[in-house]
Amino acid sequence: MAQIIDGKAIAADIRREVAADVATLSSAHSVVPGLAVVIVGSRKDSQTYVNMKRKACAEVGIRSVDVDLPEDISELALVAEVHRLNADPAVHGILVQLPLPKHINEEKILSEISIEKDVDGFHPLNIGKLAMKGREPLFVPCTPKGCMELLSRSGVTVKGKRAVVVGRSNIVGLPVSLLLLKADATVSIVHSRTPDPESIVREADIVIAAAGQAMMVRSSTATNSQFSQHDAVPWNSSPIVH
Ligand SMILES: Nc1nc2c(c(=O)[nH]1)N[C@@H](CN(C=O)c1ccc(C(=O)N[C@@H](CCC(=O)O)C(=O)O)cc1)CN2
Repeated sequence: MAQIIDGKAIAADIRREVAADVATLSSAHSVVPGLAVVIVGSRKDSQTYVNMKRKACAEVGIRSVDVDLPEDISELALVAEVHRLNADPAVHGILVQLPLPKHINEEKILSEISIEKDVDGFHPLNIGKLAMKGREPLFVPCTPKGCMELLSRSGVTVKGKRAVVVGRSNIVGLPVSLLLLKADATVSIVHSRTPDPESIVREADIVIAAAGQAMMVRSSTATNSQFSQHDAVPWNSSPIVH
């Protein structure tokens, strides 16, 4: 029997736990955690995600430090902003919403964030530690971490399982593959250049769908040449299939 993972209920549990931790920090140590959420430009999708993050902070008692910067900010000025936040003792975490405008080197900006404040886990040192055996990053990217939480809080043992990740993005596919590997799964990554992805997905105990493209993996009855809307599997409509 398939079990549908109730992500909303698990998210509500986690938010309650975080709120309790934040309250303890504030009462016992007089520290209110501060998260700087930086957005450059006015992309509608990025604004939506950033607003959700700021709202989530408010709900659990984290002080959100809102940094809204213009689309045409120079790379130098953005680096200076990151340095200012690195040095601010009231800011404990820094999150720069991606993607950045084309004229800004994303890798440069992410590597300027202090690794102790790199709550997205995108700094090359944190990603590097995630990729290495016996090393632990200070932070891991949130969507991959969320996938692992969904599995563990649903009672799914990862150790020894065959896990297939669909997608290899820096934000989800790659880091979730590394987390699964750290948790002792046997991991395969299916991507846009993988021939016959269905045959690999079919063998999986755990599938994490993290591709930006719908219908990348199709049902057993469809082949690439005989693809029809009805027998397509919309893998990116549900983040985890167990
Ligand atoms: N600094 C960051 N920038 C970006 C991140 C990030 O983690 N840190 N991720 C994305 C945008 N994003 C959050 O910011 C984000 C986008 C989409 C999802 C997601 O889970 N989408 C689901 C659908 C969920 C739903 O409909 O409720 C899906 O695609 O299946 C999570 C996070 C880029 N920028």
